[in-house]
Amino acid sequence: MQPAALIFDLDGTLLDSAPDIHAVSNAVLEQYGYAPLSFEQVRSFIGHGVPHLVDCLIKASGADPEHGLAERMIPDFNRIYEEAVTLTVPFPGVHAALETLRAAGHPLAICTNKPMGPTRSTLGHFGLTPLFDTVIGGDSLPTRKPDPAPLRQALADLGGGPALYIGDSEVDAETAQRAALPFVLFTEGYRKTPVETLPHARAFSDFAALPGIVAGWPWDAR
Ligand SMILES: O=C(O)COP(=O)(O)O
Ligand SMILES: [Mg+2]
Repeated sequence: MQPAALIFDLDGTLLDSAPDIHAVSNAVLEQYGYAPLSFEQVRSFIGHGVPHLVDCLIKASGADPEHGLAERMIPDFNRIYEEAVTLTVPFPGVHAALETLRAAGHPLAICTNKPMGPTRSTLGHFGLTPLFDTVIGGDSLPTRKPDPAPLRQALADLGGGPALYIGDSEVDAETAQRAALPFVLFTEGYRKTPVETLPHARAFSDFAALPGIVAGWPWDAR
């Protein structure tokens, strides 16, 4: 059988990037005269892309969202975000798992809500760029996840065929469902829902387990 295409989410799935996103958030808040927010607070805002995150920062700071503040903050956020790689680390075993899956013939892609600027810089920083055949970011299309269009575009770029989506969040589960792709949940990312209640076909907490899960696909219906 043709090896399934594997499409990965980025933040909270391949990369533990919340510390950088937290730092960027607080740098922008400081620039606008607002107090810093906690790591847990900012981490809970990750998953829907930058405009949503900035809206959450403004609300959590008690700022008046009526004043076009988000429109001014977003470009400043993106400028700092583009260089924000120093506090980010790949989750353990990511490199090895991706190499194994690629060697087994799986086309690999990324479908993330992170904008393409910081997506490119983090992938480059960790030497991950050559592993992926296509990358769709949060600003690649007019819509972002959970709209299924970005995931469908990633699969189309890979030439179609059978595919799995691998991600960490509620947004990813919904996106996979709407694109009618099986969803594999990485449990150590930034989800807020318990594993049992987040719809998924398979779950894993250690990237060493992923090649085995993929090799066993198609799984028995359950
Ligand atoms: O930028 C975000 O909010 C989240 O990015 P992700 O889609 O890679 O999890
Ligand atoms: Mg994610």
